[in-house]
Amino acid sequence: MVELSQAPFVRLQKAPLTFGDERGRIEVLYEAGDVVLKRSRSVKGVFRGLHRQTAPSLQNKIIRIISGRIYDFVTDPDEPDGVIWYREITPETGWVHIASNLAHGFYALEEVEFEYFCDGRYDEANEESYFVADILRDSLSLKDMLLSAKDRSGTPLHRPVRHFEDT
Ligand SMILES: Cc1cn([C@H]2C[C@H](O)[C@@H](COP(=O)(O)OP(=O)(O)O[C@H]3O[C@@H](C)C(=O)[C@@H](O)[C@H]3O)O2)c(=O)[nH]c1=O
Repeated sequence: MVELSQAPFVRLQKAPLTFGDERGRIEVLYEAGDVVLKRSRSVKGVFRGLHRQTAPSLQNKIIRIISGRIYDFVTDPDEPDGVIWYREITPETGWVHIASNLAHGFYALEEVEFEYFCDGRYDEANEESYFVADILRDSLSLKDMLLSAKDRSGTPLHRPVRHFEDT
């Protein structure tokens, strides 16, 4: 029998770190230096965001939906005449890149499993949170928005909401 000094395959089904609240849960599946793979589950109506990390903890995100549907939102808070862009993302959309200068968030149109790879470690001390829920509720007729206490007390950001047409 061959002696193994380490397992040749390690399944990441059991997350080493899990955070749960009334919105659902977050699992940190893998973390090594500045590279993090996470998955979150949200019940229908949850809104997470808008979040952005600032220097020295900039964070590019590569996101996808495993199951369910979301409206995804981004905006550059530094643009004086900026807009909040949104688009629907489903499992068929595939992976989507969110640049580090953008504040990002999503609304769960139904129960969703959201997976994201972060190029840049989590740093709560350098995280900005922007409150846009009222604008989104009015612009897109969203109902039953469930936010964390942190997101409810984010910096209010007032700007137009525009649909992004994929080409
Ligand atoms: C995201 C994250 C959270 N946490 C902890 C902090 C807190 O106790 C708990 C919940 O954190 P949050 O409320 O910030 O989780 P959440 O609202 O899901 O935050 C996420 O929102 C979406 C829109 C993004 O773009 C992500 O980058 C991330 O900011 O999990 C970590 O330890 N590491 C992490 O990477």
